[in-house]
Amino acid sequence: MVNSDPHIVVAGAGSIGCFVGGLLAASGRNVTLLARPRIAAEIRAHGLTLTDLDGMAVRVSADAIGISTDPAILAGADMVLVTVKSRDTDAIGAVINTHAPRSAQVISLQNGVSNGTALRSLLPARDVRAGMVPFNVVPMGQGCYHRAVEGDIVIEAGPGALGSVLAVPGLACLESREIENVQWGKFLMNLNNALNALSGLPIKAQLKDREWRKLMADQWAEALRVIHRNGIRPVSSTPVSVSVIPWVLRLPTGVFTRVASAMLKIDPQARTSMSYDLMERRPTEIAALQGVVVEMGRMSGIATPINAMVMDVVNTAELAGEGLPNLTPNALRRELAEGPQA
Ligand SMILES: NC(=O)C1=CN([C@@H]2O[C@H](COP(=O)(O)OP(=O)(O)OC[C@H]3O[C@@H](n4cnc5c(N)ncnc54)[C@H](OP(=O)(O)O)[C@@H]3O)[C@@H](O)[C@H]2O)C=CC1
Ligand SMILES: CC(C)(CO)C(=O)C(=O)O
Repeated sequence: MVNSDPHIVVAGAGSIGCFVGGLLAASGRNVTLLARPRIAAEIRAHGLTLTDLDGMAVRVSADAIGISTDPAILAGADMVLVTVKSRDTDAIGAVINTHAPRSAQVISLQNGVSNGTALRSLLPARDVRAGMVPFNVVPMGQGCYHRAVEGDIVIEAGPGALGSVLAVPGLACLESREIENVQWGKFLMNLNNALNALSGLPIKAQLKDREWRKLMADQWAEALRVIHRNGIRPVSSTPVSVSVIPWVLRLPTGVFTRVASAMLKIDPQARTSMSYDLMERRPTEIAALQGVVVEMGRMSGIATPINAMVMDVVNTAELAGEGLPNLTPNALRRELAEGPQA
């Protein structure tokens, strides 16, 4: 049975949670953002402004959306959208388990391939769905969130037509019976989060540099070998198959730019979520991305020197706590040649 007016609680409202929750509220859904005090204060002061690269501009006043810093708000949830970073999945899972009714459906809108499984084991006997958010959201300040990469949300198919609850003007949501392969396709894209953060550049500027693209291609091909060896068949989140992407990335810049613009629209200001983590001196999701490739490679007896090097450099940048390190692709190639993993 579809509840026609479910109370949707966004657990961990940051960039993705405020954008998705805001668009749902703008279309009349009953939404509460469970947020940290700094984000709750910002939205209470400014409301939400949601924009995108196609000129969308949606205003949500502070009284048109619930805002709370108290996890007890989950007691009234019919549906919970999990939008915390992967490092906080266990903690938010425990909070949901304590406060949300057993009947509440839980949907993970996170990157990585294991958050759905982690939530399922923390929340046994509940309807937990994995999801995939293809687009990037830039936090602009004063309650403004800008979607800077195109694409439709995909969630795991199941009873209750949950996709139709989340599909509102400005937000498409599809359901898939092969969500794991969809997530693996996005996972491969997300391996660039680290390179982008290490470069200190917006994604578009980083991808204009053929040396960054070659490094991304090598990293992608290395990861794909490990993923295929484990019998996984990732579904591409672009019109180009995951096996062809390294070839596309290695094209000369002029040709690449023409092919890429037909594949995916990206706003010049978009930066990956890992860039914001380093900028704001927060731990990154590297363990859920390159860390997974390195571990799977180790288990399968396949060397993963590029993913291991990138993980080491990100861990070092995290520890240094000095923001974006502004490295060059050559500096990373030198690390690869000199590092312990060579
Ligand atoms: N940003 C993007 O463009 C994209 C992000 N994603 C994925 O979506 C997920 C969310 O990313 P994003 O929105 O960028 O992350 P953000 O860091 O912007 O938002 C997560 C928010 O949750 C808060 N939080 C953590 N634990 C709790 C808690 N127990 N109670 C209340 N709030 C909590 C965090 O606060 P604090 O920082 O203080 O802990 C933070 O404000 C990640 O898996 C990311 O990889 C996917 C596609 C694009
Ligand atoms: C940029 C994007 C959409 C793809 O890497 C992303 O998922 C992120 O910023 O985490």
